[in-house]
Amino acid sequence: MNSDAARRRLADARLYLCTDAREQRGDLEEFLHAALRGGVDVVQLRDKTLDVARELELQDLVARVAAEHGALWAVNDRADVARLTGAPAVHMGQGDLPVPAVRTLLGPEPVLGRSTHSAEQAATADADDAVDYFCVGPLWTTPTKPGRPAVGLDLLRQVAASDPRTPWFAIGGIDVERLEAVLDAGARRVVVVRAITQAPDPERAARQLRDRLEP
Ligand SMILES: Cc1ncc(COP(=O)(O)OP(=O)(O)O)c(N)n1
Ligand SMILES: Cc1ncsc1CCOP(=O)(O)O
Ligand SMILES: [Mg+2]
Repeated sequence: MNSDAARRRLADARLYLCTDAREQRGDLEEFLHAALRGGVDVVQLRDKTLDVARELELQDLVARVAAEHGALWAVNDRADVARLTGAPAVHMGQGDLPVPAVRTLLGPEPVLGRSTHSAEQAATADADDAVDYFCVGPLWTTPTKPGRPAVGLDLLRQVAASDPRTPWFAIGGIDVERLEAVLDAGARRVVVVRAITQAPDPERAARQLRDRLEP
């Protein structure tokens, strides 16, 4: 996927999945196919337990499966892995490489996403031409990101009211029951982990979320 296609895919994206490698279950490929059939638009392998050689192997698998479904895929945290795999997107948190450093290493092509946890960080990300999307959260405390305090729906309302020019996603503790409140607060795009990774039927779980998001 070239960078224009990646940015077009991002513009349409509503449902973003971060998944662990499912090494204990050994079903990453099958799981990804199911989630993507269910309507996931963007997929990211987010697994802090992987050594870099295994991550490189698995990123190739993610790239191949995402391509079969026309989905965008993103590397988390590591510009070296993004460079080596030619990833169309990369995600960096506030504690990861700063945006100019990512662009120095990777150039203008990859879609670059940024985590934000306050109105100031969201405004900074929105004003930065080098940032393609940003995420706001965690809305609720979540075992998937221990130690990171909840920002709450009020921050989401505040960000939505600022009418960002940059695509942005809500993240953290979102599931199908909470989705309505997230949409009411003004988000149009969401990132989930457990709502799909821990679902007994990942395809159905993804579809339930995607059907409630705008086309
Ligand atoms: C799409 C997306 N949004 C947010 C994050 C979180 O990034 P970060 O704050 O750097 O935390 P870690 O994921 O690195 O633990 C993300 N990875 N992806
Ligand atoms: C990576 C990350 N960053 C903020 S919240 C979060 C994890 C969200 O996981 P879940 O959807 O399982 O609550
Ligand atoms: Mg990070």
